[in-house]
Amino acid sequence: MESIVKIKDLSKSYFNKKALDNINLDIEEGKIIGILGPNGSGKTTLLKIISGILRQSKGEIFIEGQKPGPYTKSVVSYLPDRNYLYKWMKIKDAIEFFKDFYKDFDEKRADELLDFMKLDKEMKLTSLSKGMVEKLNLTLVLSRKAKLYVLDEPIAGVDPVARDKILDSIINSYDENSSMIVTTHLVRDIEKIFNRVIFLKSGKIELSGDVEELREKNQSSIDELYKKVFEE
Ligand SMILES: Nc1ncnc2c1ncn2[C@@H]1O[C@H](COP(=O)(O)OP(=O)(O)OP(=O)(O)O)[C@@H](O)[C@H]1O
Repeated sequence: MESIVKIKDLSKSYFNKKALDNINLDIEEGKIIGILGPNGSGKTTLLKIISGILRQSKGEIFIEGQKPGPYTKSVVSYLPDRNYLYKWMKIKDAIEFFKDFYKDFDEKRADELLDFMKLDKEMKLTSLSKGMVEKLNLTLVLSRKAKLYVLDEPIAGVDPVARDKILDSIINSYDENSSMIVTTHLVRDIEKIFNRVIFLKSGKIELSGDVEELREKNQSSIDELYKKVFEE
């Protein structure tokens, strides 16, 4: 199977702080990968490098065989962990903004997702709750026909019932030729969608593997395994 992401001996330092330490990683087509780790373990830094927003200090990264740049940005759909839309916008303006910006934006898919998320196009962004903002951001990011979706803490602010529905929509809205990388602290809620997980500890890969194999080998859920690995 073809690799969408290839990372070789990659490190990232902020001044004298090492945020990522010699990461090696291959992500194949058609997979959903969970990047799991405590606060400050380097998850967001890794996602930003994959999305072409930050540059590594050492090592190499290839997305579909290319170094991060305009091409890779055009095939990677990134959901940052901070809001990046303008306050004056209504939901329909945010949709237009994305449509203008990304050639691969699928308006029909956006309409379906908005409906599913129970969001009205006339709503002002300033009137949305935190969970509703997350749902909108997810709608925007998943409405692109991207090769790689990169989601940083996608549903932390969404209530548990809606969470399950949104996870289903995430699974349904990506196809076999694309892959998805998701960071989360909500391991128990989200582990069902992962094919593979990577545990990051102080910028290093502590453990990585196929979810089914890890569950079988350790006779535990990924959530239980996570707690074991990160117990002080
Ligand atoms: N702009 C920055 N300048 C300096 N240090 C930074 C910067 N961004 C992150 N760091 C440091 O790099 C390390 C990794 O941070 P990162 O945000 O990647 O972690 P994370 O796993 O995403 O954390 P969280 O789960 O809390 O979001 C942390 O020690 C953090 O303090």
